[in-house]
Amino acid sequence: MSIGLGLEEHELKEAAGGDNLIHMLKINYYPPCPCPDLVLGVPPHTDMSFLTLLVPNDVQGLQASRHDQWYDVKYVPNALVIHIGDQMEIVSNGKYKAVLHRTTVNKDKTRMSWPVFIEPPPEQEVGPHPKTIAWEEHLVVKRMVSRENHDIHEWKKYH
Ligand SMILES: O=C(O)CCC(=O)C(=O)O
Ligand SMILES: [Fe+2]
Repeated sequence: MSIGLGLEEHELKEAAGGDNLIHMLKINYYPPCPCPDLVLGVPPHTDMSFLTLLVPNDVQGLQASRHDQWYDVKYVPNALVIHIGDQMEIVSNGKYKAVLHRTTVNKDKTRMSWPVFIEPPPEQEVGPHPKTIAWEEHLVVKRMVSRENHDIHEWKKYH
C-alpha cells in the first residue's frame, strides 16, 4: 500500500506509528434473530482504525457499500477481510478511502466475527503523509503548466 502511494515500503506504516501501532481485538457476537429484515447487526460505519483485519465465522453477514449500493462480502474459508480505516484515509491524503460497511443478522444461525483494529497510538498526531501532499502539488503545478502551454498554443492560432 505504501508503494501504491509512491512511498518507500516502510513509510506508510511509520507515518501511522511504526512499531508503536496498537492491535486491538474485538469479538462480535450476533445471535439468531427472528426478524432479520428489520434489524442490523452493526449499523453503517467506517472503522476508526488504520487497517482492520477481520476473521468472520461462516455465516454470511458483512456488507460493504459502493456507489450507494450494499454488496455482500462473500465468506471465503480461511481468508481475512481487510478494511481500510479512517486513519489510513487521513495518512494517504484521501487516496485510500475508508470502507463503509454494516452487518446483517441471520434467522437461524449465530454469526461471530473477530476484527483486529490496527491503530496509531493515542499520543500520535496523524496527518497526510508529507510526500502525498507534495505529489498533489506537483500534479497541480503540472496541470497549470500544461494549461499555460495550451493557452499559448491557442493564442498563437489566432494571432
Ligand atoms: O462483524 C463483522 O463482520 C464486522 C464488524 C464491524 O464492522 C466492526 O466491529 O467494526
Ligand atoms: Fe467495522
